[in-house]
Amino acid sequence: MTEEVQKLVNKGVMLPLMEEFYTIQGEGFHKGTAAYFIRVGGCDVGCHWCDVKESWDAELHPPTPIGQIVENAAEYSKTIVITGGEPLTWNMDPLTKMLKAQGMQIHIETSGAYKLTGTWDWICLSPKKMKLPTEAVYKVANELKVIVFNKDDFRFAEEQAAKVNENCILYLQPEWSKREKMSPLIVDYVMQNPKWKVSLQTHKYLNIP
Ligand SMILES: C[S@@+](CC[C@H](N)C(=O)[O-])C[C@H]1O[C@@H](n2cnc3c(N)ncnc32)[C@H](O)[C@@H]1O
Ligand SMILES: Nc1nc2[nH]cc(C(=O)O)c2c(=O)[nH]1
Ligand code: SF4
Ligand SMILES: [Mg+2]
Repeated sequence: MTEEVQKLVNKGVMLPLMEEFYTIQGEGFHKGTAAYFIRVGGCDVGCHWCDVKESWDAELHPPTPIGQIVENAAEYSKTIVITGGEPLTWNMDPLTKMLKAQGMQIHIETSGAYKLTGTWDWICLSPKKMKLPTEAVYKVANELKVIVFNKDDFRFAEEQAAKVNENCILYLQPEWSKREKMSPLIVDYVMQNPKWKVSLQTHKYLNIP
């Protein structure tokens, strides 16, 4: 990457783009809704069960002008999901400003581990034990989606729920490889603690991206 490109990436005017695809939001509050996904490369949170490890190394994904990203998105949908990698690795102000100017509804999937930038219509916060969210993101998250890999994640979920704002919707989502073991425990937990709801990765059951 040239120094010039690196500068533009640092400003969020170019972003390492891994993939873009039009699909159905599979998870959380907006599951079932058609949306255009923009997957930005780069993440150093390091979840051992991450289902997109190919996203981690930003250098593997071409720095792409945000104008080009927005132009592609506009052809498909008014609902845009920015995911990654960890999108908050980068300054999301320029991209979200440009999407908003096109009248888009913009959602983010984030661990919240880095500074909250960008203007969002919906924030899905999926906190990770290794790198906890910033205080700022707890205040504005619209949904909290805790991944349940083992029993300790119920404790972690309650700890995180105590930190979010009172309007935040609470979800427990089984880690995909542990779904057979953890889903029944999640079902029992939600019946015992009905402030929580179940979230499944429904796109994986539907065999869509
Ligand atoms: C790949 S991450 C990218 C966005 C951001 N880095 C984050 O973790 O929120 C998108 C969503 O998938 C969830 N996820 C990742 N791997 C998963 C797995 N193996 N099983 C269930 N959910 C998973 C994450 O917790 C997050 O909610
Ligand atoms: N269909 C679909 N829904 C999703 N919701 C969150 C996803 C993500 O990887 O951020 C995702 C994804 O990868 N595909
Ligand atoms: S924070 Fe998100 S992208 Fe990063 S390793 Fe964890 S699940 Fe994967
Ligand atoms: Mg995914």
